[in-house]
Amino acid sequence: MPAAAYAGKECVCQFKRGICDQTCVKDMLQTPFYIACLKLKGRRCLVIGGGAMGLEKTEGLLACDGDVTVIAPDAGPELEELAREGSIRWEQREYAGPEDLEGIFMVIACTDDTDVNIRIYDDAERRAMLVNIVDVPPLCNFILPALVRMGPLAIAISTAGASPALAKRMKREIGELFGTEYETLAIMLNDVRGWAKGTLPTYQDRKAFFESIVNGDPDPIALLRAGDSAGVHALIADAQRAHAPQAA
Ligand SMILES: C[C@@]1(CC(=O)O)c2cc3[nH]c(cc4nc(cc5[nH]c(cc(n2)[C@H]1CCC(=O)O)[C@@](C)(CC(=O)O)[C@@H]5CCC(=O)O)C(CC(=O)O)=C4CCC(=O)O)c(CCC(=O)O)c3CC(=O)O
Ligand SMILES: NC(=O)C1=CN([C@@H]2O[C@H](COP(=O)(O)OP(=O)(O)OC[C@H]3O[C@@H](n4cnc5c(N)ncnc54)[C@H](O)[C@@H]3O)[C@@H](O)[C@H]2O)C=CC1
Repeated sequence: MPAAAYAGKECVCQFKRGICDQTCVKDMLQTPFYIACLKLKGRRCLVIGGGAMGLEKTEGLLACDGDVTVIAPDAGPELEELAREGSIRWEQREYAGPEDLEGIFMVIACTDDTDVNIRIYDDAERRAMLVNIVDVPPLCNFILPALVRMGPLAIAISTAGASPALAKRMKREIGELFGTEYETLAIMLNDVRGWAKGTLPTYQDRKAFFESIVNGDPDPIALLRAGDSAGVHALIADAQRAHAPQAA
């Protein structure tokens, strides 16, 4: 939806100006968000704005191997350092227009200029590309969840913008609930995926195999909590024996 659709409504939630009529707040809770995990490696990601938010978003994209360019007339020392060491490209100038979005997979804008943010959103929507204007829900076609990351595991918590503070609290509590034993088990199960795909003929066979380990007796999570990774290897080996097709 173009930003102009909101233009007459003057809502402080949308453009940080005018009188709030709560339109965007209602829109958010009526939006069913499609949750996905994006591969950023080798893809060009653009961050517009070089303040604290620009740095935070840049670091998040770099952590996922995004190929990051920052456009901003000025940037803080950390972003300058990332540019100097070659981790990002920094174009020291203002956002110019749609040409800046050519070949870009995703743009995250965090300038302190509302008119620029609106232009970026409209230009990006015209190209049907991913755009997030930090903290301005009606100028986002994707929003960022709070994240618990442990190796290959990622638990994302979204409140559809209802309460980022609550998402942060849940992140802390969920992080306490799921410790590193889940990460270790995920890696051990990944190690046996190749065997399962090469050996077990049907989806149902592979499903039964993996579920027999994950929900196994003894419980693999309890074993890992007790430091008994050999016990989990034994559980996996037993499952392999039990599920492998009998040799003719
Ligand atoms: C819609 C969304 C769009 C987007 O930016 O993607 C959005 C919008 C807004 N955020 C606002 C406020 C705050 N945001 C945070 C923090 C985070 N905000 C994040 C995401 C999102 N924020 C998206 C929805 C996510 C969802 O709920 O599903 C997190 C999860 C992820 C991230 O940013 O990477 C990150 C936590 C990361 C972590 O720690 O793990 C804090 C707390 C803090 O700063 O410590 C506060 C103050 C407390 C509060 O308000 O709850 C405001 C009001 C601004 C104002 O009042 O001026 C708006 C706009 C509005 O409400 O209109
Ligand atoms: N700093 C924070 O903790 C939070 C900030 N915000 C909001 O996010 C936005 C950004 O926050 P900060 O990074 O702290 O702001 P900031 O003021 O430190 O940085 C703004 C950046 O935008 C750049 N910029 C301005 N006009 C531009 C243009 N035409 N083209 C390209 N870049 C341009 C500036 O050079 C600067 O690097 C603000 O709207 C702020 O209200 C929201 C939540 C928290």
